[in-house]
Amino acid sequence: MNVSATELPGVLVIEPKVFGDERGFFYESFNAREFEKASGLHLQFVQDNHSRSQKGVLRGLHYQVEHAQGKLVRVTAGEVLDVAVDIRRSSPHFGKWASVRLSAENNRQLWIPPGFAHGFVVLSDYAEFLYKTTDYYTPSAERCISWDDPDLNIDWQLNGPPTLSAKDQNGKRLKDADLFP
Ligand SMILES: Cc1cn([C@H]2C[C@H](O)[C@@H](COP(=O)(O)OP(=O)(O)O[C@H]3O[C@@H](C)C(=O)[C@@H](O)[C@H]3O)O2)c(=O)[nH]c1=O
Repeated sequence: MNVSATELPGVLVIEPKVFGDERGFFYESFNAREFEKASGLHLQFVQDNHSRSQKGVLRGLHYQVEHAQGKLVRVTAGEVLDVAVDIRRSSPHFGKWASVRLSAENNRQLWIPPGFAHGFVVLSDYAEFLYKTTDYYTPSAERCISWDDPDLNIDWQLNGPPTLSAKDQNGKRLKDADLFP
């Protein structure tokens, strides 16, 4: 497993060791001991999620004001552009974002710590998106920042308008958002 930094401190790219042979491949998609050794993080995940989306679907930017979730995300079919935004008011990187392409081909994972908003857009015909979270889904604490907030100015690498849920069409700008206590 290889762990590398992104331009956003705390957000990490994880590349598992993939064993390919004539049958296909095998890799450990998560190993707590190896993850801790490589990242220095001792994490306890409580939920595994899986979503499937068509090309051009954008989900985000999501976070929870209570029970903030750290997320270890990956793609097992297709390709997405995954985006993390630092929304901790006290952070020197407040409002800064990092993006990484995750695909079934590159097997990359992204670690997004609690305190960040998260979203992704599907670049392939469809994508299967899997992630582990460090806290439980808490609908009352769920918030959404607008994917196209001009203060963030995220380059989603899109050619046309994305497909959004009703919730994601009503995201707030970061400057108006309800952030962590
Ligand atoms: C996220 C989530 C949703 N749900 C339900 C609620 C709803 O009826 C349905 C779809 O929910 P959503 O529209 O919120 O799903 P989605 O837009 O995929 O939400 C996810 O987006 C990405 C970017 C994240 O970072 C995740 O943390 C999560 O917020 O699934 C759960 O039961 N548990 C969960 O953990």
